[in-house]
Amino acid sequence: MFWKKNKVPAGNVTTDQIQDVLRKLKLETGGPDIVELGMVSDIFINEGSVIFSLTVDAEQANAMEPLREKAQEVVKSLSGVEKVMVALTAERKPGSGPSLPPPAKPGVKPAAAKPKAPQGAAGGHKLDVKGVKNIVAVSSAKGGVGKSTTSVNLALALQANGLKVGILDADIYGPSIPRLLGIKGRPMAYKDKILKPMEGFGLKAMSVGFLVDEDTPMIWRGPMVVSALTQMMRDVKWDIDGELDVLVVDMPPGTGDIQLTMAQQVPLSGSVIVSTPQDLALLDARKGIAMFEKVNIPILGVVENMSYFLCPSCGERHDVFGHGGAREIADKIGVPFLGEVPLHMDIRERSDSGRPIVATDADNEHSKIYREIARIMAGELAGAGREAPKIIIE
Ligand SMILES: Nc1ncnc2c1ncn2[C@@H]1O[C@H](COP(=O)(O)OP(=O)(O)OP(=O)(O)O)[C@@H](O)[C@H]1O
Repeated sequence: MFWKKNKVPAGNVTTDQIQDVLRKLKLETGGPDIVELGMVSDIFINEGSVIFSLTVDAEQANAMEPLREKAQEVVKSLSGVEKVMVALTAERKPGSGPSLPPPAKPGVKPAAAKPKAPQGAAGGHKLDVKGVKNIVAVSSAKGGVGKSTTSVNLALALQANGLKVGILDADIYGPSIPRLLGIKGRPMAYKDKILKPMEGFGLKAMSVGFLVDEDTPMIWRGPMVVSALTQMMRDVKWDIDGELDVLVVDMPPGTGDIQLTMAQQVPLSGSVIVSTPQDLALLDARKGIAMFEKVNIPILGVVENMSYFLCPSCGERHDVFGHGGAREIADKIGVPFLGEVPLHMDIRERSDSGRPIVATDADNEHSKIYREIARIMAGELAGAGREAPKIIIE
């Protein structure tokens, strides 16, 4: 099953029929209808489910909510339509709207080193994520480097260090947090459009994987992905059991437009870059770092994952991938090196079976490594302990 742009009937509805009903909707100020105004994105139809977004001015997002609801309602009323998801997106057209925040100046200390980096330390117009003190993005420019495994274990390690923590799976194309935390089921409504977060090992969690079946491949265009992500951040009662100290965001891999838009729109306190020691991964990590620097987001540091191989039978350490690259890179560009996590079957098996190592084997040496990384991260966020790193732009 694919979400796809569909001109032929699927269920009993076509994009033309949907556009026709949307043509009845106009802005309060009058003028052309919303289709003519170019506000309606591509329409994706999958059997009886319809998904699309409306492009609005970021400042007007709240005022446009009734329009979003109306659009949802009129499409839902079409025969053959079972479910509708309409998202507001503030994707800016080139040349319009506010520009990027200026790049960090050489030698400028990142905001994470200031006392308590607040949400939105990077400045600019940001989404209002309620009930969360700090949002930390875990990124890797390349897939498969263990970003999700690292996100989950770091979130659990932050929690083990005494913080209230949530995790958001922003990896829309390949959501893995439900599986990694062994969480099944659908989120319940809290109030109106707000969802209760799911919970696993004490972490508050939200993922598109809770909303869509795991084996449904999703082909979502950029703006729709951004809308889905912003809704998952904004429309979730993250502080249902008290304010979160940290929301860890498992970012989608890549450094494309989606990543950049996320970096611009989400009030990130900082980012953690995950890299394997291989050269290619390091090249990608460098790209990732450059991107966060571009939008002025403080880099909390680099984690080298699958850094070395610990032989389970002889206990010996093997640097199978040419170890140490991430530390070198971190030193070179002047960002903190947070630590190295070995390639180990225990980490993989527990992760893949929904029993993350930090939660299920706290005394394990790998769990200690994650907790130590989390300690440094929390220190970065609180501005405690370490010398403020310098970001140097070449
Ligand atoms: N330190 C590690 N030791 C052993 N296996 C690991 C380690 N880190 C991750 N893995 C394994 O590597 C695989 C990929 O990990 P993960 O899904 O976390 O990567 P990812 O970067 O998030 O991938 P994607 O980009 O596909 O989402 C998984 O099977 C996971 O269990």
